[in-house]
Amino acid sequence: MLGSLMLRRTAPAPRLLLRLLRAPSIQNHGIAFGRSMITGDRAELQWLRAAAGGRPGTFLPLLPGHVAATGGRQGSITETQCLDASTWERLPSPEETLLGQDRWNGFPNRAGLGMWALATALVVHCYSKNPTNKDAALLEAARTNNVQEVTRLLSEGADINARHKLGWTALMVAAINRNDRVVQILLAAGADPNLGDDFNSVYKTAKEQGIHSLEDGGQDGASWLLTNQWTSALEFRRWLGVPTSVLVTREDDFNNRLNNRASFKGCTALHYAVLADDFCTVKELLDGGASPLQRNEMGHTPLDYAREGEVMKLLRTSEAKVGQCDKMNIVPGEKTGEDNRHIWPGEERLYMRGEEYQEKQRKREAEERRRFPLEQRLREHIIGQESAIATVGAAIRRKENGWYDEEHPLVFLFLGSSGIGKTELAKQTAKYMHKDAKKGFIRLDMSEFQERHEVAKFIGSPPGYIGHEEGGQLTKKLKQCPNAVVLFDEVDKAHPDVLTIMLQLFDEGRLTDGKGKTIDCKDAIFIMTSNVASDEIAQHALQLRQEALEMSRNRIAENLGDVQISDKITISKNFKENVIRPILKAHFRRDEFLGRINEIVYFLPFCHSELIQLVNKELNFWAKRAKQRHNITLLWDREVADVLVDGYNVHYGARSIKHEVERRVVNQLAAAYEQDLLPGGCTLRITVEDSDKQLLKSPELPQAEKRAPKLRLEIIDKDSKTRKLDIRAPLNPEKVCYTI
Ligand SMILES: Nc1ncnc2c1ncn2[C@@H]1O[C@H](COP(=O)(O)OP(=O)(O)OP(=O)(O)O)[C@@H](O)[C@H]1O
Repeated sequence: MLGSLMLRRTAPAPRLLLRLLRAPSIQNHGIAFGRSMITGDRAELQWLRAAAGGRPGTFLPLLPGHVAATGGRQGSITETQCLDASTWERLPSPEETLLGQDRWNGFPNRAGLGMWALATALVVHCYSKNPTNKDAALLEAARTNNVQEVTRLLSEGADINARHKLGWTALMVAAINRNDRVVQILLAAGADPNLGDDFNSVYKTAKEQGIHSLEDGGQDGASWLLTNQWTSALEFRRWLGVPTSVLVTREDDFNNRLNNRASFKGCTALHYAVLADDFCTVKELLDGGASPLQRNEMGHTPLDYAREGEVMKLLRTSEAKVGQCDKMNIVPGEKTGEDNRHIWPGEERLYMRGEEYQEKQRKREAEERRRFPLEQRLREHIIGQESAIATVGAAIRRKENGWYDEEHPLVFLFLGSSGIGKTELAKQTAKYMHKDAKKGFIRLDMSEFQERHEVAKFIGSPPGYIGHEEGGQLTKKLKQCPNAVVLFDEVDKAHPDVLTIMLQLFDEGRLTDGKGKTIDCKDAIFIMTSNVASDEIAQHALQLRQEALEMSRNRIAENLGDVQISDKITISKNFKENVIRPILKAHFRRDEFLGRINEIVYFLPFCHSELIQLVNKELNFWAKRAKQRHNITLLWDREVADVLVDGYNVHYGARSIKHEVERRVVNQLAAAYEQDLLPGGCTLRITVEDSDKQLLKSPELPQAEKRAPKLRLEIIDKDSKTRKLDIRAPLNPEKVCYTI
């Protein structure tokens, strides 16, 4: 069984070197090459790391007559790349490697030092991985056994159960790479040990995701480097490890000793720890609540993959205990009697009474919620909308702590204009509630259910009708996760018959599908969004803001002491009852439908300070892109944000800011790039045209008379001097826009 998932230990010699060159430490940190990598001598590895000091391209004498080059960050040479000593003997010495001498058949013996250096540089360049967010960084730190980084990222709120785009979690990657300390930290911080991998086989995953499996796209720029050591450009690119295929990504980001053809779907961290034959990690996982009975999609438990030895013994005992618990109808963890003698240190959990274990689990979760309250997490992603965040946060807290009506699901109606954060808030709530965010968030566009016959699409057709076998869009997904967060987008567009079904769902907390099967979903959270009454809400909010502003100004004029101008406003109960409710009633035509909504949540147009934050968020996004894609550092003056907020359109919300930044900044960047005005590694500054700065200082000018100040790009030279970029028309979009 094991053999079907793992590769043989001794790969053919050329392949071994390719593996070595594509080993994760190389991909992330440049080249680390020496006998210590081969023998796995930890002391030597540490010496190599320390001596390299994280400086790219440093050449170090490792052992007499050997050379190591290392680069990038420190601390990532893992045991997974360790090869046995006999293989080392067959490898060329690093000198031979560097000089391209013909000692080892399969190495680029005709390629000389220049070639090697070029390839090395390319590897380093291609693979200086720069995770784009905290979750990606966590996966990477878990893989490279970077304990400090894992701890830091968790404290900064990285999602502990976030998945790699191909399906695995940080716990799985730590387990397969035998990083037991990282496994311990992740479990203590609340990682779910029983999540299954979404990664299938290389080929099936490639098909599912619509990307290459093995092939990297054939002949291209690499072909000029071909010698007859590489039979094709593809081989050369794979040698370089260019991450374009599922195979390469799986090997680089997860582990390179697994069989590409086997399916891993449903494998848990425990399956992987067993595949790695790592007793410590297996034990950590069992202690941390991993189920030894959980099967992957092929129906195998971790024990099915165990080699003879300690790991197998441990799994057998755990399986037996859990099995015994099952027979006695008690939850795993219940102490079964006299066999305390056999407790491993730290394994008390297995012997705890069921309720006691659940109580501990509850306390752990409550502690986690106290440390990172929902509101705090939401604010990391959503700008403004304080009152909406507070309303949703309070309702979820009631539910989580048992202060709610258990017979009915929670139902929200989110009201407000477009692009203002309604969908984003629903998504983030689902992410908070569910470790598996994919299944835990169901989104249905209700404009697809405008006709009576479309009810069938919603819950499935009855027997004898077309589509009966397919089931309904809602019921199919709810069956998979009955306590999901369900978003009904633009609910006002749904046909009244669909609303009737929704009412039944909210009222009874269950739904019967076309096949007559009932799904109990009292624990689900339903969120409806609508733009109905959005103009009234926006007008009212703008008016309240204006009043608040005038009041503050008057108080300043009257010298009434320490007056703070606040953007915070609250929609009055009076407005909700007398303006909004009648509009909703006229639209939905049923009191009972509105009566089943627990909270109507109001999303307000952005105020000036929120718009500045939105602009900065957008510019930060592009600055990150510029750095990643083109190694360009992007800076901007404070006034730039003031100029860009003018692009805000209350009807399009945050989307209008996104478009304004694209139109006025990104277009210029792209044009300058196309005209070869941006040297690699340069620092660019966005600034307001000097002659237009005056316009910013005259806010009293009526909008119609106001001309939008121009934005321009400058390069900051090494001696801190700035040089204005002259982007030629018609490609300078600023010129195009404002001369017409
Ligand atoms: N308050 C906000 N803070 C940060 N980003 C936001 C905010 N509101 C909207 N955005 C961004 O704008 C885009 C659209 O937002 P979202 O989908 O939440 O809009 P919506 O209110 O649901 O509008 P619609 O009714 O048109 O779907 C998203 O990329 C989102 O991240």
